[in-house]
Amino acid sequence: MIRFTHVGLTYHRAGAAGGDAVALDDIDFDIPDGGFRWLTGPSGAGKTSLLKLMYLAARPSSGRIDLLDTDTLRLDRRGTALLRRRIGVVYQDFRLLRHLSAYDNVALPLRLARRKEVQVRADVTELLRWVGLAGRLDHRPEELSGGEQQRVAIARAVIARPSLLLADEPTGNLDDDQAERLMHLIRSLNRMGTTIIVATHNMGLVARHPAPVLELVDGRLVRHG
Ligand SMILES: Nc1ncnc2c1ncn2[C@@H]1O[C@H](COP(=O)(O)OP(=O)(O)OP(=O)(O)O)[C@@H](O)[C@H]1O
Repeated sequence: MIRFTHVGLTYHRAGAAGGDAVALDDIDFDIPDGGFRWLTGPSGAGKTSLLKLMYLAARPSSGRIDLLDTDTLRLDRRGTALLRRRIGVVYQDFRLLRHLSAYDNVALPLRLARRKEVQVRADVTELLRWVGLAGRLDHRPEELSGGEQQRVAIARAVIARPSLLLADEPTGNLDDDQAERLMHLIRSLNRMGTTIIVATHNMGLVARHPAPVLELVDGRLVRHG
């Protein structure tokens, strides 16, 4: 279960003109285990900020966040690191490791989980083939197109079968066909029990894959359902 209770997030901008920026205000919602939610809203509405709180990259300025049945405000560094391993993230800007190949980027979560190298090879090769990158295993990110990098980022986020998958505009660089393949992968993971939240501006995609919507406007949740 994911539960946000009266959550607020204010970015403090010391000395900046315009002062503090309230990114999220009094956010309240629950998502049951295995749920799927779209996260929508205009640019600047707070979608990335909400995802940041969920992958524990920021702490709320107020309120309480329970993730995977854990009160995140009580976590120490080790507890935070352990919880993070159960969360897969597709960042808007991919954040692939530049010096590693596509294969090694995707292998990373499995190696962190100390899986046997023979299993790593089988899983990574199969998933990269599935996302259409069988011929790109040895390429470093700078040798890949934007869409190819995005597919590597997605593969890295899902390879370890996370309990929670957070994706920020995961279809931004994909064509319609690739976007549908990605949704197929995401829905399969969801059927296997992963809770999933996908932030998107792509309302066509939302219409083709109906699911409850969390909609933010100016940092407030205006729709949940
Ligand atoms: N590090 C930061 N410091 C100060 N203000 C910030 C910071 N990050 C985001 N903001 C502000 O918080 C608000 C919400 O930003 P956020 O990135 O969460 O929006 P978004 O809905 O993800 O937008 P987009 O669809 O354009 O990615 C915006 O007004 C933004 O300017």
